[in-house]
Amino acid sequence: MAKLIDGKAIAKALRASVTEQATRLSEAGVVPGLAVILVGDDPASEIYVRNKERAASKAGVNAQTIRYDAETAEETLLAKIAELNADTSVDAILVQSPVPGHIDEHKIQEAISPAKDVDGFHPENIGRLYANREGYYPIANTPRGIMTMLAHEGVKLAGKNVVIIGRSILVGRPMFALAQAADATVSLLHRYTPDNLRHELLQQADVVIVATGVAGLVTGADLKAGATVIDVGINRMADGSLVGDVDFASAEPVAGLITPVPGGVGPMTIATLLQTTAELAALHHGVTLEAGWQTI
Ligand SMILES: NC(=O)C1=CN([C@@H]2O[C@H](COP(=O)(O)OP(=O)(O)OC[C@H]3O[C@@H](n4cnc5c(N)ncnc54)[C@H](OP(=O)(O)O)[C@@H]3O)[C@@H](O)[C@H]2O)C=CC1
Ligand SMILES: Nc1nc(=O)c2c([nH]1)NC[C@@H]1CN(c3ccc(C(=O)N[C@@H](CCC(=O)O)C(=O)O)cc3)C=[N+]21
Ligand SMILES: [Mg+2]
Repeated sequence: MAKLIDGKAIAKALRASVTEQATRLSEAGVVPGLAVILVGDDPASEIYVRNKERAASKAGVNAQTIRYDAETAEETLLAKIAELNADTSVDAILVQSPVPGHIDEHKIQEAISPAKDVDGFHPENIGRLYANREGYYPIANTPRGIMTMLAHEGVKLAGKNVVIIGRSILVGRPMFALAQAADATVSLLHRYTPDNLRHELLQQADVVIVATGVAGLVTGADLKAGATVIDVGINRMADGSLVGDVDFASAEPVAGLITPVPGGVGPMTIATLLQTTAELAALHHGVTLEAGWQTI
């Protein structure tokens, strides 16, 4: 049976380190500020936003959630973003995705100051990541949290065969860039990857990262024995239960290491969001933090 990666426990330790950093910052008169914008009343987003608020206040991060109804005009959001860009008490800005269809998501992503772009969605930050630039810039928190998790478990990516399924700007694409920067050979699969090709690539994969929103897409029969399996998917079943994109029951006996859902990647995303917020605050206020958990 695979060893379970306890994302909840690793996230707890990471949040403790962020709390220490927030204490260090407060000694310098700085409170890390995070603004979350939520447009519409997507029930899943509501859960994440509530989790973020709770975790932020416990870690000493001042989080504010700004709610808009689903019909809100694009210019109203752009005006709020301009206001937050200029507000020195705000270090990090996150617009919860998805946004309603009448709003141009790319315009929103480019409106957020690259220095406050805690999701790493601004083309400037994406460009830095893809070019593997040195120096500090924000990187999407889910893939960054996965890198932290792998480092914590002693999983090295150099020379490994990594398969990522899903190519969103939130997860798959930045994960591709990070794994490649860590000297893995990386395949990025998506909707148009034929099933047989997906199966063949998975058979050879040392590390598998799945982020599609398709419950049960990857099964134990797809996996190489001993593979590390990272399940990003969050799927709410009819009975109210939460499952990932990996069929856990069949995958667990084959995998070497596997993340559960819930309790795997999700808590790491939130802890990493707080970590990035504290780092941006330190940068904006000229405070030097100890490297701590910063592996990337
Ligand atoms: N645990 C966490 O912290 C987080 C969890 N999530 C969850 O992860 C999942 C993915 O999120 P996100 O990346 O935002 O989703 P998106 O819907 O933006 O992207 C899904 C990706 O999966 C691909 N895909 C869809 N169906 C298939 C299929 N049958 N075979 C192969 N690839 C497929 C799509 O391909 P194509 O590009 O061709 O359309 C697309 O690239 C969701 O369940 C989401 O809730 C997301 C963020 C954080
Ligand atoms: N701009 C933006 N940035 C994001 O990072 C972003 C986003 N939009 N839109 C939605 C996705 C999804 N996401 C999750 C965060 C936490 C959990 C999480 O805490 N999960 C827990 C429990 C979840 C539950 O109980 O529902 C777990 O997996 O154990 C899940 C998913 C961030 N996202
Ligand atoms: Mg501040």
